[in-house]
Amino acid sequence: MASCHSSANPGCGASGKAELTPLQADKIAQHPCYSRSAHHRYARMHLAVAPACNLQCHYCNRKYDCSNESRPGVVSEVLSPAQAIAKARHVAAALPQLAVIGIAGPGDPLANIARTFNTLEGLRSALPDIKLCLSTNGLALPEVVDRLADVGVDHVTVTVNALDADIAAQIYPWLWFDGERLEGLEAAALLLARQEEGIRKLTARGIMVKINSVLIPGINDRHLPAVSEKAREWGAMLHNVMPLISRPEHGTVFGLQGQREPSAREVAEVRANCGMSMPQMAHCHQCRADAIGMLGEDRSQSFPLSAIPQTAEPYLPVMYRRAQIQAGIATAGESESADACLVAVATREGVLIDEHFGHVQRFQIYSASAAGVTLIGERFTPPFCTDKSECDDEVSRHEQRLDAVVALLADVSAVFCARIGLSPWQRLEQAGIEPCVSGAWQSVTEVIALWWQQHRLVPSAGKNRMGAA
Ligand SMILES: C[S@@+](CC[C@H](N)C(=O)[O-])C[C@H]1O[C@@H](n2cnc3c(N)ncnc32)[C@H](O)[C@@H]1O
Ligand code: SF4
Ligand code: SF4
Repeated sequence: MASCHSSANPGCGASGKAELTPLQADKIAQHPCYSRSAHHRYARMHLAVAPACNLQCHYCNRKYDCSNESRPGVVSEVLSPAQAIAKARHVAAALPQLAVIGIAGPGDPLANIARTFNTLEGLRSALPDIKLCLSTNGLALPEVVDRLADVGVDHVTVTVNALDADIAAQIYPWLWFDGERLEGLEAAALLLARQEEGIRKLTARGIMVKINSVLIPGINDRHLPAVSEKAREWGAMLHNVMPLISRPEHGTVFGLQGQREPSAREVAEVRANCGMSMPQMAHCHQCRADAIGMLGEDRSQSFPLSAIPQTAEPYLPVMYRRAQIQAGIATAGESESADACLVAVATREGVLIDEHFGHVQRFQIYSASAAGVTLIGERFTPPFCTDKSECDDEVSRHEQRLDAVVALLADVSAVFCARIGLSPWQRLEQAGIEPCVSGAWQSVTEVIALWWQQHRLVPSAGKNRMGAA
């Protein structure tokens, strides 16, 4: 079988899945860990809201913190969900390249369910255009997959160090499950079964899965190609073989026992073997659980909690500006930018215009210009009011949502959807946004390209040619 030893094209077919949809391809293209080329263009941020863990790995000691050190599980301050959301808004405004926010510790996000979901839900409504990501050992995964999908988490990393309970028992001495402490082979077998169940459920819901494996010489080094093969069968997209970090001063069991770290050559060899089955990530920087910035840089020390303003600045203008930069509108020369604009599309997979305006949960944002039609990202819409018992006044809640959706789309020139009601149609028109249904069930990019050709000849059409007023 041909090798797929590169993260440049995780959708090369080695995952055994069907071709990627345009939306999946875009999610990969904008995630610095999933796409090697994205890591020079897009930044990520980890929010350290999850201090507890439901198991113990022999290579982890979360108590050891050094602000000068970049290592998984290390943080300078653990945040409450409210602090995390405020910090994320602040960083998103300061860092236009920010594309992804993840929760990766310092413990396990799913051993801190309330803190993790409060943070994810707050982020989802505060930052509609940012991708959400999570990293877990998988023990508590099966029960929360639907919740993760519903809150809009598109990327989940699961650490799978073994498939075989004998090997796993050498890495995990104990775990807590259903209020009980389990040890040895029993604990190991349970963890492995729940990892598989969780990963299968994630991929069935369309969530992209990356597998992390810590390469531990003499324990799982020969076994990791089998992990890669299984992960591919489960529908995972990418395998990240990480070298064990094991020093006595970190106070881990492996560090104190003198378990050695792998050499660069050993890591390369294992990745090459794993690469026979699955695309490999070779640009992981084993970031801290509060890392901020492009991969390879850490700006977390520039954003201490004490520097976060008490009152958050409005986010929508920040988002509009980010979309313009992304689309090349804000940075392009005058002559190029004069014809460029943003449009929103209601589409399920990015192929056809096939969603009703009122059913959309995420709008896809495209730029249209002489250079072509390009997907630049997506925006989550505020939820509909569905539960009448919670609504004192259903009509006014509907109006509020419509106001919020129009504000979310204020920088676009047109909205393409399969159908739309009269009242949203009128509200969009009042806001200078053109509702378009004539391209329903047709190709997204062809319809936008045709629309752009027609509209560029009518200079007065559309109020927001150049983005937000
Ligand atoms: C800090 S953990 C947080 C997420 C979750 N608790 C987990 O273990 O997947 C993030 C990643 O760092 C890895 N990691 C932790 N300590 C490590 C070490 N000493 N050497 C290499 N990788 C390590 C974990 O295995 C995991 O893949
Ligand atoms: S599961 Fe993650 S946080 Fe928990 S002990 Fe292992 S590496 Fe540390
Ligand atoms: S630890 Fe690796 S996978 Fe996680 S954000 Fe950093 S580079 Fe990406």
